[in-house]
Amino acid sequence: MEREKLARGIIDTCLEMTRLGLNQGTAGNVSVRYRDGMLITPTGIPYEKLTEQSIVFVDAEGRHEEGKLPSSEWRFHQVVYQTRADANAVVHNHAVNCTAVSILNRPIPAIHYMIAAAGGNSIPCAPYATFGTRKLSEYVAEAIKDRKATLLQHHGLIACEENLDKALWLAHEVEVLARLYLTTLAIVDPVPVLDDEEIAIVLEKFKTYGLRVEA
Ligand SMILES: C[C@H](O)[C@@H](O)[C@@H](O)C(=O)COP(=O)(O)O
Ligand SMILES: [Zn+2]
Repeated sequence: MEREKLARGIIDTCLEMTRLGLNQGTAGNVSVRYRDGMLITPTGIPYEKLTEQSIVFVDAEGRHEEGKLPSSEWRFHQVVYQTRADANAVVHNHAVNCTAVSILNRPIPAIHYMIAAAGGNSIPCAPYATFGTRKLSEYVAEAIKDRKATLLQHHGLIACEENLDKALWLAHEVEVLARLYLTTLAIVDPVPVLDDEEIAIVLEKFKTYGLRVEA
């Protein structure tokens, strides 16, 4: 797909992320894999102000085009593409329920079979490191290697998928799971979970189930 179309897709994803209540202010960022690097949102610019020309190309060495500043989190977007060959889009946000679970420093366990949408029986929680740092990207690399989503301790969520629509869909799904987890945690801790055998069955069924209808 050509650059302008991908850039439009990034902006639409950002705006939809806000419309869904998954983000606020200039928090969050979105990227797509492009050539040997990625196209990514600029740092610190409100989504409503973005144009296709605002989206920044960052190459495989982390060099960005002149005159534009990429998201402060370009490093963790880069490690997601390096770690997961199946990822072509990455969404990061500070969704309230995901962030609340991340403050508890817990993974989301298998409280609902939809946990398998992220590729396994839990959504991990990557340890805290300052935003934008290499350390944070190292923690993300470890957390994301066998999952399509991870919480970031005291920070938020990252979700990746084969395209932007699916990455946003997954980010929303994880926020629903986080909300379910917090709701049940208020009543009982530990919350009962599905066993690994059941999650393996669901993972198998998801291979052929239309998680979302393609347009
Ligand atoms: C301080 C930043 O908001 C940080 O939380 C970062 O992770 C973020 O979400 C947005 O940063 P950018 O505007 O640099 O993408
Ligand atoms: Zn953030």
